[in-house]
Amino acid sequence: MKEDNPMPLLSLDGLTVRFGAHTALDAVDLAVAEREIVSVLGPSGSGKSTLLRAVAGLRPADAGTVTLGGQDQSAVPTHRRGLGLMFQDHQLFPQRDVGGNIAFGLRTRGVPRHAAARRVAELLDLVGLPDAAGRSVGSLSGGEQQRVALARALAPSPRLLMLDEPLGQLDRGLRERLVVELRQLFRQLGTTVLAVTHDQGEAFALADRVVVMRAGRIAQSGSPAEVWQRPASEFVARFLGFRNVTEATVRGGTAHTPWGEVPVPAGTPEGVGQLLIRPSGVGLTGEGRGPRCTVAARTFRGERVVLLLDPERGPRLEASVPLRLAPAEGERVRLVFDPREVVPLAGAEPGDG
Ligand SMILES: Nc1ncnc2c1ncn2[C@@H]1O[C@H](COP(=O)(O)OP(=O)(O)OP(=O)(O)O)[C@@H](O)[C@H]1O
Repeated sequence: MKEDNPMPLLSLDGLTVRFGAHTALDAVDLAVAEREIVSVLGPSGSGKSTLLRAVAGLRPADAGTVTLGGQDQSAVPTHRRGLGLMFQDHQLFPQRDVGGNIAFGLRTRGVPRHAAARRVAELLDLVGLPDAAGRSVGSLSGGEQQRVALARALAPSPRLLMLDEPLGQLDRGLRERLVVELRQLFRQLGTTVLAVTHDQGEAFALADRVVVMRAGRIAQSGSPAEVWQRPASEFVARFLGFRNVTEATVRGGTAHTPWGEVPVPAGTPEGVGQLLIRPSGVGLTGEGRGPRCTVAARTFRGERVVLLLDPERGPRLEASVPLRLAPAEGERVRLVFDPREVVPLAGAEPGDG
């Protein structure tokens, strides 16, 4: 899929990287606009890190191009691409203090000592660690180290900031807080960001646009809400953790599924196809004529409860209901499906099977 963007800061055209016979990136097209925050998600081995490395010039492309600010980067070495890199294997220098770490990229670019010191103080303020310049790296907590690494990557005002698992080492509570701060910070600075993360929640919370990769290709690209509400394919739906995916035959506004008849939204293509029933579209009632099922398990998720249901026929279903409406484990209920939460999925993609 080619994306139309009049003035992308970064554009990848047919970018291909091979390791021997294995194609890690397979003709990827992607455009990232100025000030856009893009998160790349995908299963292990789908090519996320290879994508970042190719953009950074740490891995040469076997075919295709990386264009930054309108210029082909094929002959441009990493340190001349104007990138900020925050990669897991680019750890802080333990022998330098915090200020020395942040100033490193500035000093190597010939920024005078006093100007570098001013910039270090500014960045430490920005990442919420004022007065930390003289501290040793070893005395910092994991979260503080991540902030310093971020300050170091931002110090030379890169035109594109690339993050590989930026919050990878941290515990969940801290990640959830930091990701909100990061987004605010990038917005405030107008930074263009390309980030790779394993953590779905993090990717969706951080990004303006989520790119889901599969086997070296882009399986879907869209706003977090679009991708979450309308996964493009069975692969994306399952990758996002949705369970209620099935083959169904649609006729006259109704899908015939292993769970019985399910109403579908207007415009759903007729015939055999894949359907996703989002968990919030599986409603429960005590009466009616809907399919019967038993509550097999329930998990609290704040204001909602996620239920696993064993229907009398068809595979196990997942439902998400408000806490006050959640039946107990073992209770028998009837199902009502909400067509607004039923999503037709695209058919098999290249590489399936
Ligand atoms: N240096 C290398 N030599 C050989 N194969 C490699 C090399 N680097 C990556 N690969 C292969 O290329 C594919 C893509 O790897 P990549 O690291 O980009 O995936 P990823 O999506 O970042 O995975 P993860 O989430 O596990 O980090 C994988 O099959 C991997 O084994």
